[in-house]
Amino acid sequence: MIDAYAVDDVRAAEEAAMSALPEGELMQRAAAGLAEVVAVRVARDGHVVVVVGGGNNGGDALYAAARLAERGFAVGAVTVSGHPHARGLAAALAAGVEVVESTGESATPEGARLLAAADVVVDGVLGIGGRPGLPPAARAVFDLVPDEAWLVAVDLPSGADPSGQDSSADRVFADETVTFGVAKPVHLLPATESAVGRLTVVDIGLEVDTVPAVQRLTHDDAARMWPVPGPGDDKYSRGVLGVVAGGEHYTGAALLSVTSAVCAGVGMVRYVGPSTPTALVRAQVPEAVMGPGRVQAWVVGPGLDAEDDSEAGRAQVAAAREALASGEPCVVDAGALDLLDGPRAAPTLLTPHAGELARALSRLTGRELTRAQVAGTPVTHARELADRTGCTVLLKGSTTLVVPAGSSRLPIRSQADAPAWLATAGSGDVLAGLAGTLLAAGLSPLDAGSLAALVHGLAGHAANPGGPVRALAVAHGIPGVVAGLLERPPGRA
Ligand SMILES: NC(=O)C1=CN([C@@H]2O[C@H](COP(=O)(O)OP(=O)(O)OC[C@H]3O[C@@H](n4cnc5c(N)ncnc54)[C@H](O)[C@@H]3O)[C@@H](O)[C@H]2O)[C@@H](O)CC1
Ligand SMILES: Nc1ncnc2c1ncn2[C@@H]1O[C@H](COP(=O)(O)OP(=O)(O)O)[C@@H](O)[C@H]1O
Ligand SMILES: [K+]
Repeated sequence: MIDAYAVDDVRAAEEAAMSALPEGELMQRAAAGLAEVVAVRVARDGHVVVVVGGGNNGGDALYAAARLAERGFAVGAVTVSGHPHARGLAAALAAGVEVVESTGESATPEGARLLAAADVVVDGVLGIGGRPGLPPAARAVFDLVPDEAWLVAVDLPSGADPSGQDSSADRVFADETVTFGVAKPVHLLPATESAVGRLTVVDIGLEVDTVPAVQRLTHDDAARMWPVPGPGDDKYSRGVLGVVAGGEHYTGAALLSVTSAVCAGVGMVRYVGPSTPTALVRAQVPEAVMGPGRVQAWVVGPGLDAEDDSEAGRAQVAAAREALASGEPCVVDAGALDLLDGPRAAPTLLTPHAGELARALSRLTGRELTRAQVAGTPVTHARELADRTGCTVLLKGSTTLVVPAGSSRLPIRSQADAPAWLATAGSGDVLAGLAGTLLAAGLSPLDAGSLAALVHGLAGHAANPGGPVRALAVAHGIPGVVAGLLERPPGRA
C-alpha cells in the first residue's frame, strides 16, 4: 500500500523528528536522497541546474547541488527568490556551484545560459509550504527548460496544490518527483498527479502515526486481497451476484457486466432483464442463470434506461428498485444512480463518471453542477455524494477515486492503473461486474472498488498492450491478470 499523509500530519512528524535530531540533519538526509537520484539520471559530463525558491524546498535543492558538485558533476543554480536558504546557498557556493539570480518576470541572460546547457533540471522552488500556483520568476525560468532535459521535482512539482485538490494552478510538470519520508496527497490525487511523474519516496526517518489521507493499492495488495477459493468452497460460499442491467435498447451492457463477473471468478451470476438481453446473455454466457433469486450482492444499473416507458422498461426499473431496496450489498452504476433517493443500510458502492456524479449531486442538492466542476475538484464532489448518501463513491477517470463517507474516517483510495485506451464504451460495465463480484465475495465497498479499479486497469493493458481495446476484451483479460497477480512473489515491483 502506498500511504499518503495530509500535509499538517507530515509537518507535525517532521517537527517531532527534528527535535530528536541534530539541527539540519533532516534536510541533509533529504538532500542526500535527492542527490542520489539525480546522480543516476545524469551522465558524468552532464549538466545539472537546480532552480531554487525561498523556502526549505530550495534548501534541499541547494544542499543536493553542493553534494553533486563535490562528486564532480557540473552544477549550476538559478535562484528565483531574493532570499534563498542561507546555509544551503553557502554550501553550494563553497562546493563550486555556479549560482545566478533570476527573480524578475523574465529570466536573466545568466539564468537562460545555464538552463540552455542543462541535462537535468531540479525543481526546488516550492514544497509542502507552497500555495497553489507558480511565482512569475519561476514560470519564466521553467519556460526555458530544454525539451530534452529531465525534470526532477523536489518533494512535489512546484505550484501544484500540496493537498491535491486544486487542478487549475500553474505548476511544473516533472518527469520525476523525489519526496521525503512519506507520499503526500499531491502525489496520488487526480487534480495534481499528472504533474508528478515517477515517484520516489526517500526514507529520512520520519514516522507519521496518523491515518493516511489517501492510499493506493499495489500489486502485492491486490494479490493479498483477491478472494481465492479454498477446498471447502462452493459456488454459493464464493458469492452469487445478481445483475440488473441492460434493456431492450442497451443490450451490450448486460452482456459486458455479466461476462466481466464470470471472468472475475464469481460463484454464480443471476441475470435479471427483458427478453432481448436475456436471450443474448443466455447465448453468449452459458455460465449465467436467468432471473432473480438469492444473491450475496447486486450490480444495478449498467445500460438501465430509467426513461423507458415500455412495459419491459418499466419492469426493469422495478427490478432495479427492488434490488436497491434489498438488504444486500450493491454496486449502483449508470442508470440506477438516478433511482437512488436515500441512504442504503447495506454496503453500497456508487460508480459514476464525472458527468453522472454531477447529475446525481444536482438532483440530490438542487444545486446545478456541471461535469467540468466535478472534474475540477473531484475529491470534494465525490466526498459530498458519499456524505449525502452514506455510500462509498467510486469516481471513474484516468485516476479512479474511491471515496468513503467522511464519517467513516477511512482514507480515500486512488488508483491510476489504466491505459487511456480504457476510455471506451462499455468499459464501465466491465468495471461494475468486477466490483460486484468482489462485493459478493464479501469485500467492503472501499476494497472492492479500489481492487476492481486496479484489476480493470491491468486488464485494459493486458487486452492489447500499447493499443486500442474493446470492452469485451478487457473482461476477457481479467482471468490472466488475476492469475498473474496471484503468482507473483511478494515484494516484486
Ligand atoms: N521541515 C523539515 O524538516 C524538512 C523540510 N523539507 C523541505 O522543506 C519543504 C517545506 O519547506 P517550507 O515550509 O520552507 O516551504 P516551501 O519551501 O514550500 O516554501 C515556502 C515559502 O514560499 C512562499 N510561497 C508559498 N507559496 C508561494 C507561491 N505560490 N508563490 C510565491 N511564494 C510562495 C511562502 O510564503 C514561503 O516563504 C518541503 O517540501 C521539503 O522540500 C525537507 O528538507 C525535509 C525536512
Ligand atoms: N483517460 C482515461 N485513462 C484511463 N482510464 C480511463 C480514462 N477515461 C476513462 N477511463 C476508465 O474507463 C472506464 C469508463 O467507464 P464509463 O465512463 O462508465 O464508460 P461506459 O459507461 O461506456 O461503460 C472507467 O473505468 C474509467 O475509469
Ligand atoms: K518543488
